[in-house]
Amino acid sequence: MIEAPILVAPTGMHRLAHPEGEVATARAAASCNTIMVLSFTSNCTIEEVAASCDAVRFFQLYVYKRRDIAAELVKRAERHGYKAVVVTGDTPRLGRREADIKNKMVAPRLRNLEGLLSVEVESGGGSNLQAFASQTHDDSLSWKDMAWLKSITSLPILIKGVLTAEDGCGSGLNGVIVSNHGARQLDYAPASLSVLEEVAEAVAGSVPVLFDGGIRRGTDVFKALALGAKAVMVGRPVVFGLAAKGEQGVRRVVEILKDELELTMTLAGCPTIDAISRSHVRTEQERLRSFM
Ligand SMILES: Cc1cc2nc3c(=O)[nH]c(=O)nc-3n(C[C@H](O)[C@H](O)[C@H](O)COP(=O)(O)O)c2cc1C
Ligand SMILES: CCCCCCCCCCC(=O)C(=O)O
Repeated sequence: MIEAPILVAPTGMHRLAHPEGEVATARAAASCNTIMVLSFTSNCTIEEVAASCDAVRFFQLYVYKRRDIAAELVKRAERHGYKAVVVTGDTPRLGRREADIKNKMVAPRLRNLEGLLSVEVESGGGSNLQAFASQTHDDSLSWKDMAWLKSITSLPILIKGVLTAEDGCGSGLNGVIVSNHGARQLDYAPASLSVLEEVAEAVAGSVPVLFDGGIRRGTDVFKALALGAKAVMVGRPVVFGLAAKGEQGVRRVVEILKDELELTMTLAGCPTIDAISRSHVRTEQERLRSFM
């Protein structure tokens, strides 16, 4: 049981933010008694993160054209005590990251993949991240592949990147994560908060619905829970905390969110998480309707 419904979202390459990388993030998550979702594109390995501290961890998966690689990493995560697989469904190709291309982004090595495929990438004068993703990610990924994923693991599977009611209730998996990938994939994809309620209604409690995107304050956590999320995940603020002060910085980010959530609950008259209800928030549409 985690202390607050606030998880660490999978974000790639933590050594870009701090030399200790994902190990520092994992230790912070463990000391805050929360769950870290380790990115497939981590700089520290699945094993290093598992050995760094005692905590519940999930493993995020990108499905590669080379299914043997995806399967191998899932098996390693399973062997090292990760408790669930989060399959990211919104990145069959990487969105066009113009800043990365312009800046000729050079991503550090993905050490999980050493010995499985060449991690040296020719960027063609642009971003090596973009080049690597287009060589490796399976752009034909679809729902039928979830049967394959189920066949290779006994861990619960959550699908990340759901933005419609249809996808939410059609997944047949163990959990749904409403997310637009931090608006990094497709311009004009809806804000994840704007679709949370319709997805949660469609799922109707059959599996947990998690949420990410723009959680910056405890009030944001509260709003997401009121609109149907069981828990939220936090992406950028964790990376900012890591860059600022390593493990301690990540811990501080999670603590601030927890404290703010607690204050929000108290002021909204909610003694428990379960007491947070739909009637605690008013959407912009509802506000406008109230004038009519
Ligand atoms: C720098 C960065 C790296 C990310 N890497 C991954 C990744 O490896 N796998 C993944 O599923 N999502 C990735 N995401 C998306 C996050 O999991 C999450 O959906 C998003 O950041 C949530 O929004 P927030 O940053 O506003 O909290 C990344 C996001 C950022 C900002
Ligand atoms: C040269 C190795 C880098 C390969 C990275 C491939 C894609 C990473 C995508 C991470 C992500 O989801 C995000 O940045 O968003």
